[in-house]
Amino acid sequence: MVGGAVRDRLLGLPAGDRDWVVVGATPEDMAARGFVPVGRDFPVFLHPETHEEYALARTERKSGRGYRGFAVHAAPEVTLEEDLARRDLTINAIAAPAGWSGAAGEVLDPYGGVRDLRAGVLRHVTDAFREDPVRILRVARFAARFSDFRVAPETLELMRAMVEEGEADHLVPERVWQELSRGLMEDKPSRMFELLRACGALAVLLPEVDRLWGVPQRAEYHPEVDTGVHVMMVLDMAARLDAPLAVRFACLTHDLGKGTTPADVLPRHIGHEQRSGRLLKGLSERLRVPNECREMADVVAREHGNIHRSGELGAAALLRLLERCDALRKPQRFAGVLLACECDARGRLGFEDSPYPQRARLSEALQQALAVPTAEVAAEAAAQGAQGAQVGAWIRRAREQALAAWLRGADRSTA
Ligand SMILES: Nc1ccn([C@@H]2O[C@H](COP(=O)(O)OP(=O)(O)OP(=O)(O)O)[C@@H](O)[C@H]2O)c(=O)n1
Ligand SMILES: [Mg+2]
Repeated sequence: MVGGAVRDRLLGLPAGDRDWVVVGATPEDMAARGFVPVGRDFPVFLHPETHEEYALARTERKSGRGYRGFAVHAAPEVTLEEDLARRDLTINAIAAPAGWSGAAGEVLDPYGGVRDLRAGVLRHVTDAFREDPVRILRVARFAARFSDFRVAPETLELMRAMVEEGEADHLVPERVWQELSRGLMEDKPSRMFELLRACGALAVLLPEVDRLWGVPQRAEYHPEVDTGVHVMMVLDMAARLDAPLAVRFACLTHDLGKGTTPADVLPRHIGHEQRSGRLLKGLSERLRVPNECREMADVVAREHGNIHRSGELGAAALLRLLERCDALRKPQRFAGVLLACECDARGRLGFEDSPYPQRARLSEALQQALAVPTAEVAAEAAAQGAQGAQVGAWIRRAREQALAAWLRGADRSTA
């Protein structure tokens, strides 16, 4: 058994997928035992019953640039040590026998993985690390997951050298998104971006995000001042509040427009919401971001300022805000939008534990608007001779009246 299953068990974490390495066998041996081949590029098989992954021990040599340039050598002669040598991190290059008791003494660990696990170090195994540029993203993602681990200086140096040599330029969008989205879901997503920034990969993969560091915001609203720092605080707040992926992606991208604010208007960011929307579109197309994430992020980018200030709005403006967010048709998504806005407000230095009443209030406003009996209003409108779009106008008016009545009630209860 190799990889994450061994690592996580040694850490005392719950078991995930188990991966196996097979030494001394050919693909024909595997097929004869009923294993089903699944690897397109590598000799990997699924166990006929458990469906766990069994890979023939292999070495990989790089034959070209980017993700696809591998020359794979799998043969019965390849040893377990050789297979472990081509893996990414020492903590992922520990092998345990089938039927392992979990004791650290029983593992095969030629590269000091147990020592690094105990010391909390993410360290590459050998120079073979270079052969797969996705590993740059993996290290960053593991840093977000094991947030008390540090990256060995020689590993960061290697990552830097790889980026310098252009290795991050050829990553396929699907792999980038896969790793980014997984890293966003870890406990401390900011660490992933910190590392990608430190090795130069962020400027290549997400220049719109990289640009946010060094951009000031007004200190009275943003005591942390730096926009990059703020966005990282927002992301970590999203993790703290257990937000789903689409919300975390919206947190990452909500302020992209601040990166292109003209220098002469800084530290103010007039109109950044519209610029965020445009930059988000480009980024999402480039990385083929799933629609659910894009749509959530688009609403948050455009409306977060209006949502923060929604306490000042009257009934008509409140209804327009709900409509612009498409909240009446997508209440579930609107709940996510509000959560992202809370993360934005609390992702500021000194505001981490401040209340964000806008969230509960707008969610209540939406309930009020949704409670309007549209069928009854439409029937009443028709009875009065309204047709087509006029019926819609009746419904809007009824919703606005419902919001106005609710606002009056809310005023009385706070007075
Ligand atoms: N680009 C990669 C991907 C995987 N591996 C190796 O393959 C193992 C299994 O990969 P994967 O399941 O993707 O990662 P895990 O380490 O198991 O982590 P997770 O908990 O995220 O599954 C890793 O531990 C590592 O040894 C690698 O060296 N380089
Ligand atoms: Mg795994």
